[in-house]
Amino acid sequence: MSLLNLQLKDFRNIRHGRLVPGAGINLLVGPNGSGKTSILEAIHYLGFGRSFRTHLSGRVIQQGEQAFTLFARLRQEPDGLPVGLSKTRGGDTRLKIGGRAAERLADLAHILPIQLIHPEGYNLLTGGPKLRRAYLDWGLFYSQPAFFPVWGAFRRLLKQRNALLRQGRPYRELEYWDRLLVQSGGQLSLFRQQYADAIEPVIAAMAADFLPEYDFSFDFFRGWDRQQELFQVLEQGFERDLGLGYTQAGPHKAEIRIKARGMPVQDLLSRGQLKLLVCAMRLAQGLYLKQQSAQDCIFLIDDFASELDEEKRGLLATRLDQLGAQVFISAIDIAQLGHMITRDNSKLFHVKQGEITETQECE
Ligand SMILES: Nc1ncnc2c1ncn2[C@@H]1O[C@H](COP(=O)(O)OP(=O)(O)OP(=O)(O)O)[C@@H](O)[C@H]1O
Repeated sequence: MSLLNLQLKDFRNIRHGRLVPGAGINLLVGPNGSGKTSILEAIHYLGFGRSFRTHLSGRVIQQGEQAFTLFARLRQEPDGLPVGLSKTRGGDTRLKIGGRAAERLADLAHILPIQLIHPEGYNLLTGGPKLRRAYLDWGLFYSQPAFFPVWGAFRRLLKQRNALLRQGRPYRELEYWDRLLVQSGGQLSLFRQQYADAIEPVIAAMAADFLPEYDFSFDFFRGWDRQQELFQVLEQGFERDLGLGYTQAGPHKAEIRIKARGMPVQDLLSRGQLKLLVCAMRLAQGLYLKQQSAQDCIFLIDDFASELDEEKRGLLATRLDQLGAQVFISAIDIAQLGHMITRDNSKLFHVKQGEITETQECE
């Protein structure tokens, strides 16, 4: 998927912004605080229904205004698919897809897969398992339509079980729910295991490009003891779960453990190397989605390319080019990004005090 155009209204410092991006690399260049990241954030909002900088939607609404509105036309035959999202300070969300009101942000997320590469992105490796679970789950969400209902059912059942635990209910009252939880948890875990098996070689190949000095190993942990069935784990762990008021083991504890030279990567690699590995993981997810379901991800790259050395920047540009993805890159200085402009469908936008101007076609 790619954007044919994008309009922003009262989003951060952008009162009225419009851009018609190219199908390839789009460079957003401007001084600090001009609004470059806000444009990436707006595209991210359309794809995920939330910002990557704050979980408070009020923060992205322009100060003094009551709501932000985003419109985009997505590339789809015959003449594009219009989508719109607006959110008020009160939290009311309005979503339109193809001119019709839509209820679920997930419906837009399905048709607008996005990969974000940004300076704090190395959290994917240094942060908690939740982030790596989310990596797997988003990959599945985009590539397997049957995954989302299973994921939703598991979350509801787990919430229900934890509520019963907090109320101190006896095991017999949980048994029925545990059966359902085991059923959806088993399906969820199978989805993740299959996805992890499939994506790992793609990540490994991509990582070999960016970090050829390491061999990475990936170990998917499903969230409970390998020797035991989930039902047994829930039954045997009941007393402890009751004491804690939550379920200790299960698919909600799943994780991918990544190692190199026998050590967890977060303990071995430098900050820059962690960023490169995350970059490889995002590219791998985009490539896998393209191979599996002929869908293109939009890549949002915030202030990142400027942190790479020339060789790695060139490599990133080549891989993005091979993917044929639409890319939005923010940078302060165009001089650092010469290597990123590789396709004749690249465009350059200048951003200044919330104003967006297309300055020239990049050859
Ligand atoms: N809700 C808001 N209303 C109005 N302005 C805001 C709001 N939130 C942030 N801003 C302002 O928007 C401006 C743009 O921020 P943004 O992060 O997009 O800049 P940037 O061009 O990416 O900068 P940098 O290169 O420093 O990362 C900042 O000056 C910020 O103070």
